[in-house]
Amino acid sequence: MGVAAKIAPSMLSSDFANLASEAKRMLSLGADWLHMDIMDGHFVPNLTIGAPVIESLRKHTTAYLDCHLMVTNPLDYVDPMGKAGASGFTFHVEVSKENWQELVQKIKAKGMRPGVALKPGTPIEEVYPLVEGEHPVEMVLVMTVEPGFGGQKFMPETMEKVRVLRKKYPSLDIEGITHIYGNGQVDGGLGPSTVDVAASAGANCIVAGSSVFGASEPGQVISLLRKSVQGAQQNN
Ligand SMILES: O=C(CO)[C@H](O)[C@H](O)COP(=O)(O)O
Ligand SMILES: [Fe+2]
Repeated sequence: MGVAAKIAPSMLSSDFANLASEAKRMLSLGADWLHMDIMDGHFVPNLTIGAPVIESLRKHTTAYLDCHLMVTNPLDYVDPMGKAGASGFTFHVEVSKENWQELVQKIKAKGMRPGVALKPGTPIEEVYPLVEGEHPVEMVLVMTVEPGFGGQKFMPETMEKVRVLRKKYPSLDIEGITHIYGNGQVDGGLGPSTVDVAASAGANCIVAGSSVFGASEPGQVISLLRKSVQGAQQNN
């Protein structure tokens, strides 16, 4: 058996005006985690939510809030996100080369689970010291799209990084973003769906925003994602 599958709908594609009910809907349909995309309008050319919204959502759910920080200064976010009730704090390696050790220790001290994300163009070797450090990160988010926006095309060339990582770290949580639907259409007939590609490469945490929220039956999508991860693990 592999590392437990975690299906994390990205709330970026939800109706932000009804975030609490959207979150409860996803959990009732079988989501394990809620993926929260924090963007600062600087590291990425888009602005979303921050600690105040996490704090508001936390009042409505005890669920694991898997926070992905697409920000230039993640250290500034550790205290506010910890107070707000974030569960996971995933920062980008591209902006944390100098201070990741301090960052990881502070994230843990605030009771959050540290993770590191890398953009499609960033070599996988850059996260090795963070996984092997004295205070290691507990998850690696391999970006399969350029950070900043939901609904982009999956980049299959990023899968080699997932494969290398899974081989090197058999029990690490590896997160990938996938789409099994494109523009509301089943992505079948053209070869294996992107979630199967990611799952067979070794991803066990699956983030999906537009494909879940854009589906007429989001619960079916969530269970398909889970089956894909579990099926790939059985074949390994
Ligand atoms: O980090 C992200 C974008 O920067 C999102 O989490 C991700 O793109 C999920 O949305 P979708 O499945 O629509 O791509
Ligand atoms: Fe994300």
